[in-house]
Amino acid sequence: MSFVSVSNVWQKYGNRSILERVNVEIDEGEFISIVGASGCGKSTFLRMLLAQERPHKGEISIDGGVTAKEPNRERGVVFQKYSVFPHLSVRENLIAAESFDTAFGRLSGEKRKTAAERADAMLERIGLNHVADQYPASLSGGMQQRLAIGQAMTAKPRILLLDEPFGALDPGTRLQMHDFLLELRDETNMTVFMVTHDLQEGFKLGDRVLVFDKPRWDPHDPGMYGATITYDFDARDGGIPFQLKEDADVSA
Ligand SMILES: Nc1ncnc2c1ncn2[C@@H]1O[C@H](COP(=O)(O)OP(=O)(O)OP(=O)(O)O)[C@@H](O)[C@H]1O
Repeated sequence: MSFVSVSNVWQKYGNRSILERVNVEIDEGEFISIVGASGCGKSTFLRMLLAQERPHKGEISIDGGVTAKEPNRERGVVFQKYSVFPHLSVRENLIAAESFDTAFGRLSGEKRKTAAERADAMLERIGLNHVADQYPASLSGGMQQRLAIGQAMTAKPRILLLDEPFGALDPGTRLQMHDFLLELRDETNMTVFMVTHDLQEGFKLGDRVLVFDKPRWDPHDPGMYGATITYDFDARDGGIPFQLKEDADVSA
């Protein structure tokens, strides 16, 4: 049985259809890249996976369970907007990510010490150890984004949801974060859903690339029909989509 099962999911806001007939089965540990035109419902799909909102129709089941009614710590997310706590230092932001599931959100004694050590190891990996005691407002946009990624990864969710996580990063840092994400995923067997506008990135990191698009379009009423998954590419073979592999076979 698949780990994440999305069956005939529809979503609409008011009378505007956003998504329709979305069906997909995902195995545990798969890395799913999601691409599609702006506004076609990719973030909406992530929010439904996170159980931040319920589908208008259809079911999303995770590990055989029924659709969750609210977010739980099995899932994590890097929001498009920075999701760090402004009143906590960089190090405290990472420690906080470990304490989400404790009563009152606090860690004490030995647990806090271990969490602080892990936070320092994470700071090293995301290249923010030199600003550990600063507050997020004093960091550049890219640094804040790295902190948000580190925070989501610290929580080590079974499912990691990333919404354009590397958008604000310079090319060098982006490549570093790619390596880091792949290492972390190998260590934890996390299932990852990542929305990106960069196709190359989608194919490089993903095992599969899902394309969201509207198969039906009413020019008089753009909100009439929703988007669905129109392509499901296997990206494991060096990131070559099926069509190109077929072309190569024909010309060989
Ligand atoms: N809570 C909401 N209420 C009403 N409309 C919404 C709501 N959330 C999203 N929308 C609309 O639904 C559509 C899909 O939004 P969504 O953010 O999922 O698209 P997206 O594919 O992630 O876009 P982008 O690539 O630009 O981030 C948009 O037209 C958006 O304005």
